[in-house]
Amino acid sequence: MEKLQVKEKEADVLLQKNSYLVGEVRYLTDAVQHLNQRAAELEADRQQAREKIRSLLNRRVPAVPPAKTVAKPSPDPAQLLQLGRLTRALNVSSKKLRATVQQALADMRKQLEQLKGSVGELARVEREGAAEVEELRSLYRREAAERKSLHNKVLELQGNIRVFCRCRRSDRASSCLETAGDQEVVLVQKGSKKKFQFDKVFTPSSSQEEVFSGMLPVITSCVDGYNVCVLAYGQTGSGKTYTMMGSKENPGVNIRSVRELLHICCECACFQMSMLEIYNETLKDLLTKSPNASLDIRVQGKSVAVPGLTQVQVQTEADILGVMEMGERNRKIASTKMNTQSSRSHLLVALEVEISDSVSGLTTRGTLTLCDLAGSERISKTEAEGQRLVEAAAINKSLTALGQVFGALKCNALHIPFRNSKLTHLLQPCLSGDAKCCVFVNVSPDVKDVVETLSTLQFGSTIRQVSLGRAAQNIGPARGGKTAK
Ligand SMILES: Nc1ncnc2c1ncn2[C@@H]1O[C@H](COP(=O)(O)OP(=O)(O)OP(=O)(O)O)[C@@H](O)[C@H]1O
Repeated sequence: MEKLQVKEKEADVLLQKNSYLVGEVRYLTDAVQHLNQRAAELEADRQQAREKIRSLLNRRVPAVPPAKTVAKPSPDPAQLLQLGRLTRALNVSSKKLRATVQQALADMRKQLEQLKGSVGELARVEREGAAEVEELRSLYRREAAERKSLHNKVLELQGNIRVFCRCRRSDRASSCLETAGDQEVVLVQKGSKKKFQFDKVFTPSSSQEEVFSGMLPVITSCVDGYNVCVLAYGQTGSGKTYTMMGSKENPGVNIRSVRELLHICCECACFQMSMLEIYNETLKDLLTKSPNASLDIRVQGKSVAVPGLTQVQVQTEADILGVMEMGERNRKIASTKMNTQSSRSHLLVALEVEISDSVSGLTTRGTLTLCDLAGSERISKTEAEGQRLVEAAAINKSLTALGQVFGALKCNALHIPFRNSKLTHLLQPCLSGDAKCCVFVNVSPDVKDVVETLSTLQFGSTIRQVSLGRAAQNIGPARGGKTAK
């Protein structure tokens, strides 16, 4: 890239030189024209002077026939002498002028020849520079493709679904969880211990930064044109929203992912954002001015779409944060007995990233889907009733459907029941081999939550045994640009 930039700078300098020389040629051509004109004027002056001299000399010849006896006054000899001197001086200066003009013309011809040579040399250097730039471009294309392919291979080896366990912080002294290494968590229930393995286990003391670093390579995949999905699953109050959204001072996965994407993409990317919630099995657009209008899912080939869903073009972190804040405000939050800021709906934030690489001429399109699931909860424990009970039933139904999908994926079943709920239907493209997925299972260490913690850990273990197919990269020609290989 550096070499390419240096060559492009050199090409700019040569172009500037070229245009300067073209100006010079134009200036000299004008000067030659001017001198020619001046020479013609002088020639005309000379002719005029000659005419004058001739007429003066003629005056010396008697105009009247000699028959007349009247004596004519003879011309003044001093005047004649002066006239002769003037004629000679005029002849000398005319010769000098002609010689000067001829010399100037010869000099200019020489300069023109030199300029023509320089222009030819410049054109040759430019041709060579362009060939070198093209060679560097193809080298860059090959290297970028190799990097993407290696990065993807590493992720495939790690598994296209990665499951992280995050244990929430707690003030209570007793805990039902023990950690053994950074990939194992042990659940202690009535004296017996059960071990669960994950790609990474984050303890209560793990920072937001550490949690995000685990999924950083997957975010890079989004820039490479893959569909990436991040899910947070767990009982209500276990820290899903904290993990995904975090606080202003200590942001979570959502904000950090967006920051990372903006950092990697610089100015060459175009971002489209949408936000929806699934509340009581209905889809709600969170970025529309009429948030109560419900939406439908439509199947389009291998992907699913939500016609009418608001897509906002965003370019900076401030834009994205503004859109997220607007969506969060519209989200249904109601207080339950277990968590005073409980999310009663599943939240899906989708960020479509389109990157046009000016060097390779290719465009990649990836989607990052960030999903904060509503909390799994036991209705008897939360003492939900009325509207809260309806919500809890809908949440549990869709989470059960999610579990069934993972169960079927784990067994490589022929039929995967994606359409059993709106949530799984929407997540189908993220879970059917077209994407890379990160799942956070959030657990509470409190002894009173041991049943839910066990169920969440079992859910996470099931997901960990799922291996998605080979992820498909969405790469294509730039709009109006070159064709991808
Ligand atoms: N790792 C953590 N460190 C500090 N505080 C945390 C952590 N995890 C969760 N919390 C706090 O615990 C409370 C509940 O967390 P959060 O709202 O994220 O739970 P949730 O799983 O999203 O719940 P629900 O499903 O009901 O929305 C919040 O006040 C949050 O700030």
